[in-house]
Amino acid sequence: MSDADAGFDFEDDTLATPGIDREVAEGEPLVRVEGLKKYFSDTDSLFGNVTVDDEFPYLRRQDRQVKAVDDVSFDIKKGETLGLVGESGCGKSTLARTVLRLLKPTEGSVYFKGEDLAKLSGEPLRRRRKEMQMIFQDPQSSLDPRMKVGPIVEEPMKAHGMLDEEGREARARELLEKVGLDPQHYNRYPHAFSGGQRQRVNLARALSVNPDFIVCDEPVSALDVSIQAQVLNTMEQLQEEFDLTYLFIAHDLSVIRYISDRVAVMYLGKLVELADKEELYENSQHPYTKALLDSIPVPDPRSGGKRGILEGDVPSPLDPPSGCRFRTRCPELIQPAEYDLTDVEWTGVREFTRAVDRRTFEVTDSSRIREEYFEEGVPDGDAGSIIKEAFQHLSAEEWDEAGALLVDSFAKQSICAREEPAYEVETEYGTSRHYAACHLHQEDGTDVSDEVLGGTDEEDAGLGILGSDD
Ligand SMILES: Nc1ncnc2c1ncn2[C@@H]1O[C@H](COP(=O)(O)OP(=O)(O)OP(=O)(O)O)[C@@H](O)[C@H]1O
Repeated sequence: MSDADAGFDFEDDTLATPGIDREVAEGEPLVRVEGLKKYFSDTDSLFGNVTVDDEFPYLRRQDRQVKAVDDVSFDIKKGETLGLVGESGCGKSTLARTVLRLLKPTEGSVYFKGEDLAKLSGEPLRRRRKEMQMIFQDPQSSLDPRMKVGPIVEEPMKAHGMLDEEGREARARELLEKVGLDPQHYNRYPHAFSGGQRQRVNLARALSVNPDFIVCDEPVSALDVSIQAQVLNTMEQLQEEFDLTYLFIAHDLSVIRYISDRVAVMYLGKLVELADKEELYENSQHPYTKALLDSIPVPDPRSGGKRGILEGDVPSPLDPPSGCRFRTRCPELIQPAEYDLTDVEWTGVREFTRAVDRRTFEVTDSSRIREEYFEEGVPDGDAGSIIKEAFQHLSAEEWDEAGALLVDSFAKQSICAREEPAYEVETEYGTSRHYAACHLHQEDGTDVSDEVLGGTDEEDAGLGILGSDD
């Protein structure tokens, strides 16, 4: 397999040399993201970082950080569309904005044509921005209602000193036509256009400065389904014609499937899976991806809409779970090595632990609870003793004690809580490497944590571990 096919080949350092602006051939990485972190300080909310203490001065400020993007590495090959999918709040927009250097990374690097954007500022950054454009979800609010669409399309050209007035107008008219609008509508205001047409105006504006790379942040989410496909088709045609590379963000897996070549799945600030589109949809390996795919609404109305629902809430990015971040909701949490439970027993223990931790039942009849979670009886040995102790706490209404005992004895002892997973697994479809951050692959996968993840101490975090000179 060639490096270009590899997808997330961080060993190849041809792009890791800062300051080298070389032509990137089709299929080579145009954008490379290494160990990228974006933390927000929690001071944005009024009481977000204030905690109550029982000693004077009673209120204490804590410097807490929202880990919106936390050690993410991947690359985007020239000419491809990388889809980025995940639930609301998982960090997709923050990742996109940090990649474009609209936000300053807390740590890590973003190489664009070999240049580390994290190190740029001022005029060099402004010049680079011309080559990287962004399209947002809401076509309504991203267009100034007081400006006609022609000048809207011309704005970025003007800002970057491209062409003269006449040239800009000619280019704007040409681009309006390219994106499927009538060039005669150059003098119309945004309100005269439908949602889909407004998104086309946004496309024309982004294209005006002749970019190589466009980040599309939920560009069709606000549009009717019937219009979505038309806009997506236009985007594909434009990609071909203008030799564009897309990072395409969506929470809708059907849209991602339609447009992407490869797909990255994000959960709570981390990438959990990355593979060729077909490989990801036909051979997904991360329980989170599987749950997302299972939750795609099924067209058959008799099926009741959704097939599978992700259980539990997404934990706070202020204090994400250790190890695998999905472990608190994962239906395949791995049994700690010190127990020897059957699959049925372990499922009962896992579900009982979560039910107690989330208080999803009332303790009215303890024998019914036993039956529900331990159909075949409470397990023997240490695990059984712990469960019986938890039952005693519950009958005394000591929920916190029961929850802490179960979580500490079972959930936190799992490899899923103790080590961050990063594996490469075998690919069945396509040629790209298949990354799956799940310890279920500790035996059949190759551990790539040195390649993909930063170290555990500050010194090692980010680039250092990837063997770059920086
Ligand atoms: N400026 C900010 N200050 C503090 N926290 C922020 C800021 N911007 C985003 N966050 C937090 O970072 C996390 C990731 O947010 P982000 O908007 O990137 O997610 P998303 O996946 O794009 O969600 P959505 O699909 O709803 O837009 C969220 O917990 C969000 O509250």
